[in-house]
Amino acid sequence: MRLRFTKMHGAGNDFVVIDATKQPLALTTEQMRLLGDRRFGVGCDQILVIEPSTDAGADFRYRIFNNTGDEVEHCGNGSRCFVRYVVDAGLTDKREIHVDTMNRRLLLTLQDDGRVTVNMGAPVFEHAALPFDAQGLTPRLENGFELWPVEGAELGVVSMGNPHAVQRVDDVETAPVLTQGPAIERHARFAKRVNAGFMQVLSRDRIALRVFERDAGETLACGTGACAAVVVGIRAGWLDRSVEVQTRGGLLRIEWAGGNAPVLMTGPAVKVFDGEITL
Ligand SMILES: N[C@@H](CCC[C@H](N)C(=O)O)C(=O)O
Repeated sequence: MRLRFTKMHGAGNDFVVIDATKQPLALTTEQMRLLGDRRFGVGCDQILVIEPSTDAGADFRYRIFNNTGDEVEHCGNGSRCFVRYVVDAGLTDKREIHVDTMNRRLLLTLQDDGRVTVNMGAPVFEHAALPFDAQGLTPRLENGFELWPVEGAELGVVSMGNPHAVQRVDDVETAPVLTQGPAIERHARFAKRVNAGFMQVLSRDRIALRVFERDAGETLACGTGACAAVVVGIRAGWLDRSVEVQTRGGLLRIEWAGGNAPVLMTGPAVKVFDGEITL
C-alpha cells in the first residue's frame, strides 16, 4: 500500500499527518509503528489521522496515535498542525474550525501571524478522569491545591483530555526527566499511564518545561503538558493567568482564567515536507 503523508511539527513535537477525509483509512499497529520509526520508517512522536466530521457541529474529526501505534485522547501541538494542514490543503476556507477528538470538541483559530490558538476545554481534576489512585496517600496542600507524593516527587494531577502529572523542579535542565519520568509514566497508581511534566518556574508569567510523554518518551514540546503545567502552577499559586512556556523546541502561550474556564494555547504549526511511503 502506498500512503501519502505530510510531516509537520509544533514547537519540535513532530507528526506524520494523514488525510483520510476522502477515503477511510485503517492502519495496523505495525504500520503505525513503521510510520513512527525514525530509522526504519518516517519518524515522529505522533501520527494524526484527519477524517470527515460525523457530527453537524464539527468541521472535522481527527485521531491521534502515539508512535507505538496506541490511540490516545488528545494532542495539543498536533491540534495546531491539524489546522495548518486543513487550511493549506484547501480542505476548508474557515479560520475558526471545530474538530472532534476522542473525548473533546475543540475550537481552533488560525491567527494572521500563522500561529494557532486552541480552545483546549477546561482542565479536569477528578482522579477518575486520569485515572489516578490516591488511596493511602496524604497530599501536601499548596495554596489549597493537592500535591501527591509519588515516586519521590510531589505531583499535581490533571486531565487535559489526556492524563498529566506535573512536578515543580529547581532546574529543568538537571531534572531527572529520563529516569524519574519513565517511572512516573508507568507508576501503578496511573492505570492508563501518564504524561510526566517537569516545570521550572522562572517568574509568575514564565516557566521552562520538559515532558516525558506516555509512549513517546521525552519530546521537544508537549501542548497538553504545557496546559497541565500552567494549570497546576496557577492552582498552586505560583503563576498568573497568562504564561509563556519555554520548551526545548519553542515557545507556547497558555492562558487560563480558573474554574471551568477553558485553557487557551497559542503556538506554531509548521509543515516540513510531503512524502509517500510503501507500507
Ligand atoms: N504531544 C502531545 C501529547 C500526545 C499524547 C500523549 N503522549 C499521551 O499519550 O497522552 C501534545 O502536544 O499534547
